[in-house]
Amino acid sequence: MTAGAQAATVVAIDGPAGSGKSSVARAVARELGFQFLDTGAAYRALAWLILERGGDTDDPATVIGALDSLDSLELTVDASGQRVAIAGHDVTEAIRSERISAAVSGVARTLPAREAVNVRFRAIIAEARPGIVAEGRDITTVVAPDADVRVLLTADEAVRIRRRFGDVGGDERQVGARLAARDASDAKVVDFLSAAEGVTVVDSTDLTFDETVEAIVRLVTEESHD
Ligand SMILES: Nc1ncnc2c1ncn2[C@@H]1O[C@H](COP(=O)(O)OP(=O)(O)OP(=O)(O)O)[C@@H](O)[C@H]1O
Ligand SMILES: Nc1ccn([C@@H]2O[C@H](COP(=O)(O)O)[C@@H](O)[C@H]2O)c(=O)n1
Repeated sequence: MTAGAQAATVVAIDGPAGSGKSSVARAVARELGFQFLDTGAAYRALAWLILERGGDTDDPATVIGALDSLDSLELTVDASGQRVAIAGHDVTEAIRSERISAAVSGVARTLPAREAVNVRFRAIIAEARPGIVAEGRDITTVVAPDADVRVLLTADEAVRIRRRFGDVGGDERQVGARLAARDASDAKVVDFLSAAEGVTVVDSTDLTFDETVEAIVRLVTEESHD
C-alpha cells in the first residue's frame, strides 16, 4: 500500500444455508458503500459448468478437470447486483436453480477446487476499495481470517427452512430436507456451525431482516471507531 492510502475494511460472514448470508451481506455492503462478494457463486458456477458438460460433481477428477476453466470465471463485486459468468456463459440466474444447489456440494468437497477458488477470493478482497463484505462458509476461518469484522450469521433451522420455502415454494418438507442435506454435506469440509475465536455470532432467528442488517452494520461501525 502506498503511504497515506486507506486500507480496505473487510467484513467476513459465514453461516449455514438460508441463514441470510447473501441477502443480508449485500444489504450491509450497500449501506456501507462497500463491494460484495458471494463466494458460493464460484462453487455454483463450477457445478453449472460440470453439469452443462454432462459431468458428475461427485467425481473429484471431473471437478479437478473443470478447474481449467476457472480463469474464465467472471464474478463482479457490485453490491447492487452480482453478475456471474463462466466459459463465456452468463450463469447469474442459472446457478440459483435447485439442480445446482443439489450438485454444488460435490465441488465444495474437492479440496483442489477450494484452494483454487480461495486464491481468486483473496485476490478480489485484496483489491477491494473502500471495503468489501464477503460471505460463504469459510471466510472467517480460511479465506480472510484477518478480516476486520468476522460474523457467524445463524438462525434456527426451522426458521431458515421457512424463509427458504417463502423464496422457492413447492413442498416445505422437501425444501427442508434439501437444505438440511446440503448443510450436512458442506459441514464435512468446513465448520460454519460454530464460531471460531474472535467471530461474533449474529442469530437472526428473532430478528427482522432490517434488524439483522443493522446488527452487522453496527459491528463494522464500532470496529472502525476502535
Ligand atoms: N432476519 C431475517 N428475517 C426475515 N427474513 C430473512 C432474514 N434474513 C434473511 N431473510 C430471508 O431469508 C431468505 C434466505 O436468505 P439468503 O438466500 O440470503 O440465505 P443464504 O444464507 O445466502 O442461503 P444459501 O447459503 O442457501 O444461499 C431470503 O428470502 C432472505 O430475504
Ligand atoms: N465459502 C464457501 C461458499 C460456498 N460453498 C459451497 O457452495 C455452495 C453454495 O453456496 P451458497 O452460499 O450460494 O448457498 C454451498 O452449499 C457450499 O457447498 C463453500 O463450500 N464455501
